[in-house]
Amino acid sequence: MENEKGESSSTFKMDNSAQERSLPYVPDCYAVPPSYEPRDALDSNSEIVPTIDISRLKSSDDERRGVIQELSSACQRFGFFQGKNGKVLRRSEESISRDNGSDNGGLGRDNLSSRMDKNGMQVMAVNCYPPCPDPTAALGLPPHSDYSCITILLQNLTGLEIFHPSAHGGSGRWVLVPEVKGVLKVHIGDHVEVLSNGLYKSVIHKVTLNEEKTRISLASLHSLGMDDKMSVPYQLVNNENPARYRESSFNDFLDFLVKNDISQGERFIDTLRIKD
Ligand SMILES: O=C(O)CCC(=O)C(=O)O
Ligand SMILES: [Fe+2]
Repeated sequence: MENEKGESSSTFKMDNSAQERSLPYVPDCYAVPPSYEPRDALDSNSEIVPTIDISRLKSSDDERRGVIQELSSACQRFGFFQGKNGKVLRRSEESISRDNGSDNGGLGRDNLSSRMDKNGMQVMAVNCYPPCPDPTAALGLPPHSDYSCITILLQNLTGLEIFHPSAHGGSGRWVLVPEVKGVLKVHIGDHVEVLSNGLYKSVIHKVTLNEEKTRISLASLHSLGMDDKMSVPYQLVNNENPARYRESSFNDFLDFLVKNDISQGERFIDTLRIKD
């Protein structure tokens, strides 16, 4: 995306970015399409964004079952939750896969934790969002879902918004994720949506900007190996429930990135859906 002045939102010459030049306005190339509606009325009520005390996974069986239920409900409704007590986040990853395979004797464990243990990948993204003279005109990141299995995120300031698809009678709305100290944000990615044959939703999220402060986020994306294909497990498929997604790997996602512009709203998961 380059405009007539040679300004581009995707390539930066050293010392030449809008921030480095301290521009008092937002160059056209950063302006968001109207469909992204950066001026949404936001609901920052923290009740709506589930915060789950994951340390309860180490408690009694009953307590554990309760937490797994809460995790499952959050993954189905939002594809997102905030986890209190990050030390045991690994257990929530296992719970997501165990719950997903609870009817078939360990399907989830085979399909996620052990495959990730063998040749899974972790990609760390450090995102820096400088202050923006007009936060209503631009976005830090356009709406997207993460291709990975799960993303674990820390932020220093609010700015992350998730799309809550069933709000407003099904038309959906954006929800600002409140900053709660010591809490990690967990996104369900495209590959867990595939693994659950659509039961868990990969969360669409975007990042808004701040007029005064620099926002920094650390995102840890966890996925299968480069060529390891994620497919709908055969145990979840029968005549009534056909597979809803084609198989794909991280490399397939990279191919998709080269050929598509995700800033225009293209989603990898949409290319995997099998139409009825
Ligand atoms: O900065 C954030 O809060 C989100 C970052 C993000 O969505 C990503 O790195 O994929
Ligand atoms: Fe993301």
